[in-house]
Amino acid sequence: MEREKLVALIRERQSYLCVGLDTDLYKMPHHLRGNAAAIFDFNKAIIDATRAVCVSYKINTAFYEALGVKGWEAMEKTVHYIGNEHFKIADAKRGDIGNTSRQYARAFFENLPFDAITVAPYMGEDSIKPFLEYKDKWTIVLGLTSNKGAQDFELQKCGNELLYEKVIQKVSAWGTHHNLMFVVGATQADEFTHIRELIPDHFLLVPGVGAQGGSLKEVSEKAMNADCGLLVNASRAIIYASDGEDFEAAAGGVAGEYQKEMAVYL
Ligand SMILES: O=C(O)c1cc(=O)[nH]c(=O)n1[C@@H]1O[C@H](COP(=O)(O)O)[C@@H](O)[C@H]1O
Repeated sequence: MEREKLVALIRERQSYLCVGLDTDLYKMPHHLRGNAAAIFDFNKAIIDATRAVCVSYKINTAFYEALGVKGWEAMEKTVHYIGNEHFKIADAKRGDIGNTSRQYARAFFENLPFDAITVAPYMGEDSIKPFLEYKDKWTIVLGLTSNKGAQDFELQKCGNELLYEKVIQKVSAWGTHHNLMFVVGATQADEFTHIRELIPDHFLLVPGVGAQGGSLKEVSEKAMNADCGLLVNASRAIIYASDGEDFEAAAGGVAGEYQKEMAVYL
């Protein structure tokens, strides 16, 4: 998907919500729980309930890979079901020597119709380049993550700067704001203003609102740019809003609340 189309979808739906399909066999509603065959049905219901109020879906591949072939099949069906009017992210956190990254890129961009993939930057330029070679596809590089472990490397000093700052500056020279995004956790609100100084134009994928406690208001006020420049993800807070038979309506309700708040900031 081109940047122009993504921005147009955000304007049209007044939303920069990304619904995270972290579908866990043991957290699904009681009547579906433990049934791998029900994963697609669950996702389909969530997508139907949230389509109108979000612009993106993020499929965290771990939840599907954990189930072997059945999980992978459910992921395939899900990404096709989403269609072309939403920005489809494979949250796979890949990255390897160039020759291997090329295969990951084929898996998610050719074999499957994802618009974007999350990638870890640790192995450097040749590990990221193969993803950037695809037209209208996006590479979403981990910048400053939402978890406690961000302290271990990302927030450590590296010369005169923090490691995550070095990563963002260096990686941003390998692509453009038309094919590169960065992950910045909503729990890292103190750093948002500074990150916008480093990369004013890039889109940021921001997980960490909802279950991890990050503030949509703070993220939006500090990090929105002229094109919005944000995709804010919530997974558990939306898809497990209810564990009863009303899960679909409950998910739609929570996603709708996020959208209403986003419309105010846009
Ligand atoms: O790359 C990610 O999406 C990601 C990066 C990060 O720093 N923190 C983070 O939580 N995530 C992912 O974002 C989602 C957050 O899920 P919830 O906490 O349930 O909303 C999960 O799929 C995480 O794997």
